[in-house]
Amino acid sequence: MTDWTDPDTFAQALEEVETKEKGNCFEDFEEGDLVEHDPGLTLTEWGNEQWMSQTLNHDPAYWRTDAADARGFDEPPIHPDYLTAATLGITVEDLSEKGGYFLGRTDVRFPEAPVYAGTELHVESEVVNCATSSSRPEYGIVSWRTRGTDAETGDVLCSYERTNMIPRREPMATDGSGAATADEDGDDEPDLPEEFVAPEGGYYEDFVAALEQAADGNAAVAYRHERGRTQDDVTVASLPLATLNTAKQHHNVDVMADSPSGDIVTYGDVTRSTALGHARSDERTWREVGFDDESFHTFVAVGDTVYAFTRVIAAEDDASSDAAGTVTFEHIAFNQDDDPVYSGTRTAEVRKRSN
Ligand SMILES: C/C(=C\C(=O)SCCNC(=O)CCNC(=O)[C@H](O)C(C)(C)COP(=O)(O)OP(=O)(O)OC[C@H]1O[C@@H](n2cnc3c(N)ncnc32)[C@H](O)[C@@H]1OP(=O)(O)O)C(=O)O
Repeated sequence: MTDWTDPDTFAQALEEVETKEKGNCFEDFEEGDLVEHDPGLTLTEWGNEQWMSQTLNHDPAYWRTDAADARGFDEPPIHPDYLTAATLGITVEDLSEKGGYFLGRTDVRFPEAPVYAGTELHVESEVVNCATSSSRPEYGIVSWRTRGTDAETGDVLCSYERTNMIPRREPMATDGSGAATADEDGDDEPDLPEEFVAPEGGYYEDFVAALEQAADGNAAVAYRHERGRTQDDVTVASLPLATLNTAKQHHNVDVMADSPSGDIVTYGDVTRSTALGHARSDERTWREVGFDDESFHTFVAVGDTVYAFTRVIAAEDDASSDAAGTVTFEHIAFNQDDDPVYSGTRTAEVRKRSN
């Protein structure tokens, strides 16, 4: 009788049997395809607090009832970063589990109304673009528009357009034209302003004053945040799994040893949320409005430390509440070697000192 657990027998059996595959390759996506993501997820207080605590997002309005009340919330709501990460996590099984990397995202939007624990999330995506990669023939580049809605009311809670590198079944022939480096382009001279201005505080008026000061000369409002967060098993594997993100990049060391990163890597939403947590710790955030032009530049792995750098782009007195003004930022997350790992623009309402 066959002993299936005999190591040689078992090794041969593994080689010969079919693998029941998970996820989709580039060839499986066609523009216009609609995907309803089955799992759904109930947004819980536990998930919210786990995400916020581990990414250093400690805004009291999300932790304390009195601070929530002062912001006009009925109770501490679900944090927009956790909502975004959950809206993306659920989609991974259908869209990117095959192994493509998360390259970027834009048009991330939230409604004005807060979202509370206990809300059931329903998520669906539409394929909006399928492109070949000229530099990486074994991958294609796919973009989806995703909407997370309240399963009960149908209200949209979070929406965005995201782009991933997705493995192809058959590599493409390319001319390699996408592989130019900065040196080859002859364009590696830094082009920075002469002076950097940092706002004195974290209120809307501080950002307005810093922008006015910078406008007087060749200057920019830009500064770094002191906090850093070294990546560990919790941030790399636990947080994405808590959003039902099944990307092997975050929890399968065995498979990832033979991949471009060579190891498991941090979920892009953890990297981004950590950097945003650092930035928010130096401002009086009132409400998140949206994010655009988000890019993930290089991998973050266990042992890497995520820091943050902020550039203030604009300030407008047009927020949804008189208590705040609108500020547009560029945030750059970087690692212990000062390499940028994430960048994106963020529009947020920031509390006014006078209110
Ligand atoms: C969720 C989730 C997974 C994750 O969260 S994975 C963790 C977050 N993502 C990362 O860590 C990836 C970080 N990025 C990199 O390490 C590099 O970008 C990468 C993936 C190694 C590729 O580097 P290359 O230097 O080879 O190439 P490029 O960066 O120039 O990009 C390759 C092609 O993609 C195009 N591209 C890049 N960004 C975007 C974008 N935002 N939108 C559209 N297209 C983009 C780029 O133009 C290149 O195109 P070519 O035609 O020239 O090949 C999950 O699984 O869902």
